[in-house]
Amino acid sequence: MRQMIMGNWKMHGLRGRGSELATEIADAIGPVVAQRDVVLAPPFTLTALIAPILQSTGIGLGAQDCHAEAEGAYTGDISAPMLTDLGVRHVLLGHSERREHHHEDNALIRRKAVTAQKFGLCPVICVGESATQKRDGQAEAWLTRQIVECLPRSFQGIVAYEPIWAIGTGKAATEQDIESRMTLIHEVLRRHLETDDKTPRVLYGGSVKPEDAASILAVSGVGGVLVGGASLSAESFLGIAKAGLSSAS
Ligand SMILES: O=C(CO)COP(=O)(O)O
Repeated sequence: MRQMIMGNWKMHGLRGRGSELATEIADAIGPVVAQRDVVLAPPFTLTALIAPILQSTGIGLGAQDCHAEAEGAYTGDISAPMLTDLGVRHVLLGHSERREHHHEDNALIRRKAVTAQKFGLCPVICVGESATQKRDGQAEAWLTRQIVECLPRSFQGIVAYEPIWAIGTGKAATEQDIESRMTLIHEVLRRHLETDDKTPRVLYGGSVKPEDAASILAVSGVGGVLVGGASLSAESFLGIAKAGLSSAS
């Protein structure tokens, strides 16, 4: 399977730096990436600015969240059709930072996923255990529950495994840890989904850096990486993207 590299810029970037970063990435790999193997998810304020920069390249445009409703009196929110209107194809849902700071629960994330799918977006559902859950041996039960409760049985999207304890720490999970979680996640997906293809792509996220990207991408069950901090520099993001492209068969 070809590997997918998705950059989550989180709440970083003003227009100048955002367009510069997107342009550097587009110039370097835009012509060689297949359609949407590489996706950039800038903050909402940069979406319309970056859309034309990526338009004639193979790089996809992503977003970091959307509302569960298509429209309505929801001050400050952004809907799925607003995103597709701008050319967005992938939307992150249920990132641990939104679960923590916006109190998003599995039921809400599931409603968002259904709406995203309905409007033609590919939902990228984030799951992952905390350090305490890992220490207490609760990680597998937690991940299973997150998948079962967040993904509709008709799910046609991507799952991102992002252990909370690895995000922003500079220390990615070990290959052994990632492999065992991938085995569990794929097994739960096979049992849970009622789609023809019960093997959605599963990404790993959490302190991915250029120097360890190739070994993470080689772990069985990994279908790509979701990159936070290292996606904010063209050099480091391109290093990771090139590892993904060279692993493609
Ligand atoms: O949360 C992440 C991507 O969604 C991972 O962030 P870091 O790569 O900065 O650890």
